[in-house]
Amino acid sequence: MTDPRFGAGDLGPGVATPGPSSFPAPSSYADRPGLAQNAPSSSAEASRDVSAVDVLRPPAEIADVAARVFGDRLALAGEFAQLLATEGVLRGLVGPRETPRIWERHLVNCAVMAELFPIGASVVDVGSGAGLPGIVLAVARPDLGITLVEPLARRTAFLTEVVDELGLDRVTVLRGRAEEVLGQVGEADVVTARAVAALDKLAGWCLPLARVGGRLLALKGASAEEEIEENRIAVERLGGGVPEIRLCGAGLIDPPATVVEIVKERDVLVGRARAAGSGGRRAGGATGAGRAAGSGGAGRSAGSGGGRGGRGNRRRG
Ligand SMILES: C[S@@+](CC[C@H](N)C(=O)[O-])C[C@H]1O[C@@H](n2cnc3c(N)ncnc32)[C@H](O)[C@@H]1O
Repeated sequence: MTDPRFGAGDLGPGVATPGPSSFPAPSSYADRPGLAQNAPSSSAEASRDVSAVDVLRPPAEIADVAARVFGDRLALAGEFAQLLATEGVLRGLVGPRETPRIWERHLVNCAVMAELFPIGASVVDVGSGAGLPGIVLAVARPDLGITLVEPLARRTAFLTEVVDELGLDRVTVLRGRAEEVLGQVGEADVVTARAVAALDKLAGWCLPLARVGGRLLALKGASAEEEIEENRIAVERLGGGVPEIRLCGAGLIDPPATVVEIVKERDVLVGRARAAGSGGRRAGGATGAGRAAGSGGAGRSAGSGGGRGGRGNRRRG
């Protein structure tokens, strides 16, 4: 289920400074057909001058932690924060009220998960929304090959632009539902999800995307323990082991991020996963990232980050 911490919107309402050059100016965005209905409902929100927002740097109270989790990729994380707070807000993927807490609630909260990933792991992020946790992980851990799986076109369009803008060459954006893309993402070492669905549903969607011995890492809230108890039997039937809680970022953030880890113990074909290979399509525009191999969102209910290399000076992800 959606984590109530993540608020309304794909991420919640926001703020912003001028976006990277590849993103349209706010005025041109507002004129685009098909997007207005997805913009924030309040006209005051919609017309807010996001160009006044600056979240390129983390707030002082979390600056040390952000520097620890992103290391030399901190500036890239700032560029992702800025994209969320500008284009993400304008496109209705992030609620404007999320802007002041983008770093703490979204970027850092997702980045601390990085400690759970083996070097070079293949990752599928299910229900990426505006890039949480997938883009954040790609920024914090450029060694990971990440596929972002997201069914909604306006979200995959945003993700594709972010991946291109930040030069995240090991990230692929795939439009489709998790249960429809089985034949297209290979067998991942790790499948991630944040604020996408309850544990039983997640296990049914995500475990088929992992190799046997691979893991589902679901970023959950305070009710994780309860959710595990309610869904333990369903998870076992779906081929998962006993769900375990991993607390990430202990000593850095309080409270630490709660991640439910489920090891895939055996293959069990469920529902539409039987129709392997149906449905999914590479997100349009095949950016450098879109073409890259890999396995690996912030809507009003959740959110996450990167940095920009710029077209002529792109950083590699
Ligand atoms: C509440 S949003 C969370 C987005 C992002 N993970 C975050 O934390 O900000 C849930 C996302 O899951 C996507 N979603 C819903 N059902 C899905 C499915 N079966 N497969 C893949 N994604 C799905 C939605 O389109 C939406 O972008």
